Amino acid sequence: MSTLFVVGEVERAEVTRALDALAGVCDRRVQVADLPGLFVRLYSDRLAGSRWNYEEGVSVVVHAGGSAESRELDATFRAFLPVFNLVALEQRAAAARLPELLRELPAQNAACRDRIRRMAHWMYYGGSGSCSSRVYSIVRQLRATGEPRSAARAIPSAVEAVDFVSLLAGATRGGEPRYWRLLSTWGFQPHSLGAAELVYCAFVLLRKLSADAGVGLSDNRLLLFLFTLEASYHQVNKFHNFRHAVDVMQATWRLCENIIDDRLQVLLLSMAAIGHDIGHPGSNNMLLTKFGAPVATAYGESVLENMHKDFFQQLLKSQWPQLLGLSQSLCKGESQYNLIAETILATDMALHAEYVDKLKENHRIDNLKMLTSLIIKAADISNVTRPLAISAQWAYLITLEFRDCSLLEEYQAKGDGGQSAPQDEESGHTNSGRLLSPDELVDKYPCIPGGQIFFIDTFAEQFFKEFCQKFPELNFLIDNVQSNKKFWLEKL
Ligand SMILES: Nc1ncnc2c1ncn2[C@@H]1O[C@@H]2COP(=O)(O)O[C@H]2[C@H]1O
Repeated sequence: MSTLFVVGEVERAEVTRALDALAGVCDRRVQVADLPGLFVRLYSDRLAGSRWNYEEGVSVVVHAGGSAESRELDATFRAFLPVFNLVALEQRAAAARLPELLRELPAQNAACRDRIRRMAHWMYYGGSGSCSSRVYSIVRQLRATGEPRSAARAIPSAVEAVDFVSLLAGATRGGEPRYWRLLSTWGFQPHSLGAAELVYCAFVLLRKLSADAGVGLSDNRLLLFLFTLEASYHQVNKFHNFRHAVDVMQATWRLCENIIDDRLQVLLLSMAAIGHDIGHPGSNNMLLTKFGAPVATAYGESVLENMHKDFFQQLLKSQWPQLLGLSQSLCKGESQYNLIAETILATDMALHAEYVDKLKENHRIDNLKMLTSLIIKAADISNVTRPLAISAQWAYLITLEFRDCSLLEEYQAKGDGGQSAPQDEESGHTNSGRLLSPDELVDKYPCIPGGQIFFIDTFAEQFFKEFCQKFPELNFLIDNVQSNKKFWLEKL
């Protein structure tokens, strides 16, 4: 879905004609008064969780400034709305650039609407040509991660002017007490929450944790950070999206409540959790390496986890440098280590067996690096320890994502751009918005039980058995895994 944004008035007739032609290759045309108004609209659309998410098409922002303003605006899009397909165009260049845009935008929009071609572009695009500025790719974000942003320019006035608290007005139904009730249970059910409510969940929790740790940000700056983080996850991913990030943050916090007292460590680990999959393309390290993705060449091993680490630290460096500094200088009677970076790297499942072996060792875990890594790992796969109705929703979504990985592998193997897959309407809800029950999800996807039993048998059951040996007050984790497994076995 692509939008032609026109910022401010258009005087010249030739520009009006060019914009009329450009509107013909976009799905809608939106007039905004100024740049703050543009960002309010972009954020509002994103929070609505509709198809206007700026990932399923290329949107063009036509403004009255010059080429320098276009460069500045593109840099602001890259820094604050990383996964958006947005490009700035000055009015005075519209007529001259029209032939190129009419030629290229329809194909780019078609690719963005096809979920497999879109994933392939994110992962494998090398970063040259017109796509590089208009369409999201991991390479583009890797480049932006390297760009120096002076602190003075860090928050452009058009973004600074946005009142983020008011943007969340629609999500504050029931107020903070409702959110503390949602967050304070292992039965945390994020599948019923929209993007705005997920942002508000993170806001309520992280504002409290950062205040307790004595490193708070103002409400608007904390929300700017969370809006930027949400715009750094692919909302179109089935499983590895901002909802998964908030879920892992909530699980991490609940586990910490039983294990860690230090308020700064709880904050840092909860932050690592919400940032641990930033930029995730919805696939896996094997597919990135197998088809030679530039990011695989850049990192070699733990490709995604290194990418998440670097993307998240770049965001912290530009919007919460104090917190990054505290993470990098954390040491507790042992060699200094960067808690956020090290725990994000620990989520690589290629390291899973090593952590299980560590848990089997018959001694207390008093090494902070090991303890925090085990907690975030437990949180990252905690969906199998949630009550069945919640666990089944996650099982359904990961099944859809695994299916897309298979389609992507076929698509890449064919090499000629092979059979693509248009946007699907898969949803874990009924048309009335009710969440499908575990039985209804299995009826829809009979392969779910087998996949859950494989994952529980191969990874989760042994990990949580050993984890609960170390922390008996968390025995409900292994109890839930085993009762969920019993359900899946009955459904085989
Ligand atoms: N319920 C589940 N069923 C199957 N695989 C899962 C499930 N939950 C997590 N995983 C896998 O565990 C992995 C943990 O790391 P990732 O998030 O990279 O990718 C996750 C999935 O591959």
